[in-house]
Amino acid sequence: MEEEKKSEEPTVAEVVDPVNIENLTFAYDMNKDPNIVGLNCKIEPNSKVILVGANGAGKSTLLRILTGQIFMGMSSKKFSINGKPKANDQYNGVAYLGGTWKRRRTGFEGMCPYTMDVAASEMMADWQEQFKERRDELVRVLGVNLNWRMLECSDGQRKKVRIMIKLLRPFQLCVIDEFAADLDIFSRKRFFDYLTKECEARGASVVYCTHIFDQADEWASHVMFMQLNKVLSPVHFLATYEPYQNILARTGKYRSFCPMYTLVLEELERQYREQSELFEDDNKCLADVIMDQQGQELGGDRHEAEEAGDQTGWVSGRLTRQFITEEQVAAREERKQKRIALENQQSNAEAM
Ligand SMILES: Nc1ncnc2c1ncn2[C@@H]1O[C@H](COP(=O)(O)OP(=O)(O)OP(=O)(O)O)[C@@H](O)[C@H]1O
Repeated sequence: MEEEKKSEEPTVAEVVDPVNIENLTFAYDMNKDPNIVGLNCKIEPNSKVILVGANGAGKSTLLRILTGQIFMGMSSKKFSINGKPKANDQYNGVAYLGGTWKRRRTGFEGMCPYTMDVAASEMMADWQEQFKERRDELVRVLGVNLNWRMLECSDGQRKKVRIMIKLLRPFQLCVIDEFAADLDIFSRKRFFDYLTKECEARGASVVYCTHIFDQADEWASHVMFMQLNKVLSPVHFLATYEPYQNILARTGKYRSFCPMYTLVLEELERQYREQSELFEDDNKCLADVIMDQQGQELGGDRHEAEEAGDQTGWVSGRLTRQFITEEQVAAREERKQKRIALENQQSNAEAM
């Protein structure tokens, strides 16, 4: 058993580039403009890559492609994830820490497996048994209590259990889409140190998409930008990336206390300025356009909700609205009956 477990873990010398993609174009809707254009992305073993970009630029879309959540509507000259032409979460060394699983509707309409009344130790129990050593390490790193009832967990505690389950199998490519935001900073630091150790041990790599940079300067080795024009930047090696090195070199009142934050902010300012002509027609600034769009959204799962139409009969918040509406109708009817009774009483009194 031990032998088998060990043979699953490649040695650093054996590992291929976790990501090697050339000229990939993707559109959610073939009749509309592509959401990703001519993407080239090569990530080498033992890379810790921060993926950044403006809202709606296409970061999550890219991460879903890397992990096989999206597999249609794309064309490419080369597509290799851990050496294979197809990707999937929990297959061939891919681990996806992202939101799609949560959003997907299940047999338990509106219920997610991570909110059921079971103990953390009972989630994917066979995997926990099979990778007991890794499980115990993740328990220590993240501060998980295996007796937690999932039903009673806080958001952060639930995230910790989900991370623990998803990393039970040794990964070669771990893709994190804004997943660590709920972790307190102590746990987050321990989690990122753990990822560093995992990368070094097996030549694994991590792609981490975030808008929060508290760990970034200490942890990351590379940065890549999904740009507003839907083109991915090169994967920049931070140790030699000039704009980043320039920020590190600033002193006095120009000194940056969080260089990655400054780098991303300045890059986004540049991109928004370059794209500003797109918004001149109706004289709206970009923020207005984004707010308008978000105001019409049903939240993160809006596209899935639209596609599902009304067939699931469940959309976040609908049940609550339905109850409220039903209560309001009942209250209105009660008031109407009272008024009619009062009017009848008055007209009877007048007639007497
Ligand atoms: N399932 C979908 N169907 C159609 N369009 C989608 C779908 N998911 C995302 N999009 C669109 O693709 C574009 C990129 O979205 P994506 O979620 O990848 O952006 P993002 O860079 O992760 O943004 P954020 O920082 O806000 O999370 C957006 O215009 C979005 O509306």
